Amino acid sequence: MTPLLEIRNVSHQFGDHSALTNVSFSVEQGDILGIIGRSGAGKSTLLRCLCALQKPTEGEILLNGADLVSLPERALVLERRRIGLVFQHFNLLNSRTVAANIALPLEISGIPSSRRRARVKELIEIVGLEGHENKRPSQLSGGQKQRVGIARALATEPVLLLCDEATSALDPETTASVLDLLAEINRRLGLTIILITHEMDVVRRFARRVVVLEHGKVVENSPVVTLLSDPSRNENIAHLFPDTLIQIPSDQKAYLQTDPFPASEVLLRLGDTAASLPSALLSELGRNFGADIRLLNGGITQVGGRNIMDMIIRLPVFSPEIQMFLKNRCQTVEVLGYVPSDR
Ligand SMILES: Nc1ncnc2c1ncn2[C@@H]1O[C@H](COP(=O)(O)OP(=O)(O)OP(=O)(O)O)[C@@H](O)[C@H]1O
Repeated sequence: MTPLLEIRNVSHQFGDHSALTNVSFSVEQGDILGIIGRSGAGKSTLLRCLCALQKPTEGEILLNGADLVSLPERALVLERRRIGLVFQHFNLLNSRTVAANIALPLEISGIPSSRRRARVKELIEIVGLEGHENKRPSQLSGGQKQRVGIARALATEPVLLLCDEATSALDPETTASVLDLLAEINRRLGLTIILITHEMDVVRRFARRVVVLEHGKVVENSPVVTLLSDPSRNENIAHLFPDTLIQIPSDQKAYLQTDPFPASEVLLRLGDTAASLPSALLSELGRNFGADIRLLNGGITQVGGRNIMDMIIRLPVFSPEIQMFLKNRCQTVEVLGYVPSDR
């Protein structure tokens, strides 16, 4: 299947400074990709190239096969409408109401007012802002403002949502609720999402794949669970994000025991699992052990005819009961990493 977005050998120079060098990766339809890097790594430059606000010095950016770099300006205007943008500081107009902010891209696209009203109503429901339609942005909390920003980005039914540090201005609790909303939008609408961030925690909680940028180059491009479950790769990028990586236990058997293990998140690898989907196993876990258990990330791969499921779950404590439950359902249970409860 052709990827929704394909970045091919993209380089960008500012004078004699290379901001991006030979960047290549692709994004499948319906995926959630995190692009992470330290300050100056090239994230903003890449973002401007991805949303066709800037042409890279070299390379191709194919959206559904159309190269944004070589398209004439008139065609580009139409392609840009297929990419929704969510900003760190929301970029809302306080002179307009919530509903009018969301309607803005529809006005610009020349959608008639009756269709605009119906679409805005739909969008308000998607982002959970019923009752706030007539407020001004200054009357909203940060999280509510970002919901308006997300609704506005969805207005023209984009095929790709690009989020630029969309949670960096928010506190941890609001960050979690905005990430939950984006995950829900990904599930409900099947929308492909790219989230640019400098926070590994956000990637771990939300993205399925991650591209790590360092000095304008891609130094890692893999599923998040693979990155977190491979100690050698983990070490490769540990220096970038020293506080946020899941620690790898030296003897994982020690954690599969009868004592409660003080982890608030665990990265598990389950083998030959009877559950067909991570979400099925998760809802069983939720039903049996409480609502606080959440899947942060997960996916199944086939290795030599066996089903291997890597999943990160958040839980109050990795209790003996949960460990037994998993052992009863899966032939093998490995703890690949964890975040200690006290962090
Ligand atoms: N207009 C410009 N002119 C010259 N150099 C630039 C320009 N914009 C960015 N750069 C340089 O290109 C490199 C990549 O910058 P970029 O803003 O893309 O990084 P970033 O990862 O987004 O950083 P941050 O997280 O701090 O926003 C940096 O070394 C930066 O100094």
